[in-house]
Amino acid sequence: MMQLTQFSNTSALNDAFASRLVSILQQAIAERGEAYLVVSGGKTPQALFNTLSQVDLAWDKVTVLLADDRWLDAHQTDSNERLVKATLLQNNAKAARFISLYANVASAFDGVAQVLPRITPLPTFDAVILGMGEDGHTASLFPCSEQIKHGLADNAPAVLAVQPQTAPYQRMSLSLPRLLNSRNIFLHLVGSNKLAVLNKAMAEQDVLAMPIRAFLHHPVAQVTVMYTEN
Ligand SMILES: O=C(O)[C@H](O)[C@@H](O)[C@H](O)[C@H](O)COP(=O)(O)O
Repeated sequence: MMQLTQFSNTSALNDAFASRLVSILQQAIAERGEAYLVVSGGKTPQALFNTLSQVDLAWDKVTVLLADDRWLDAHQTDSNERLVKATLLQNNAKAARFISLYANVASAFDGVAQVLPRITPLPTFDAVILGMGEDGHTASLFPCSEQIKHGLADNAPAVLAVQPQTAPYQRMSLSLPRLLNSRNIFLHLVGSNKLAVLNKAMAEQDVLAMPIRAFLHHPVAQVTVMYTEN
C-alpha cells in the first residue's frame, strides 16, 4: 500500500521528513533502548542527510546502515558509505554506529560471506528510506540483473550480491524481505520524472519489470512516499 505525501519544495520536505524520523527514532529508543535507520545512497537524500545530522537525538543509541552499496572501498567517490559518512554521520549524528555493507575482497559475490553475518542478526528496523531509479530499481534490486528473483524471494537472505546490467559496479543489497522488516518504510522522490516512474509502477503489477512494485503493491506493508517536484 502506498501513501503519497507531497511537498512544495525540497527544504519543506527535508524539514518534515527529518522531524518524522526523529520522532520514530526517539520512540524506538524510549521503547527498546536503541534505534535502527536504513538509508539509501544516490543523489536524492544528500540534503536530507545534512538536515538530519544536526538534529538533537541520542545518536549514540542509533545504528545506521545502507539499503545497498556499490562494491567500492569507502574512499571512492561513488561509494554510498563515503556519502553517508560525509553527509549524515556528521555534527550530532557523528555519535551513531554505522554498519558497512563492504568488505575488502575483490567481488561482492565473495563478500557476501563477510557481510551477511553483520546484517542477519539485526532486529526489525525502525525506518527504511528507499530511493528509486528510473528503471524502477530500489536499493540495488535491479530489474535487469540475474539476481533479481533471488533478491525479491520471500525466503531471500538479508543481503545479496547483485551485478546490474545497466548501472556501474557490483552491488551489495539488502533483500526485499529484510527491507520490509521495518516499522516504517519511506520512498524519497524528488523531481517530476520520478513521479512519472512512480505512476508507471502503480499502474501495473509486474515486480520483475519494476522491483519497487514489490513495496508499493505489498498487501501489508505501508510505504509513505515523500515527494517534491523540486
Ligand atoms: O546506490 C544507489 O544508487 C541507491 O541506493 C539507489 O537505489 C538509489 O536510491 C536510486 O538509484 C535513486 O538514485 P538517485 O537518488 O541518485 O536518483
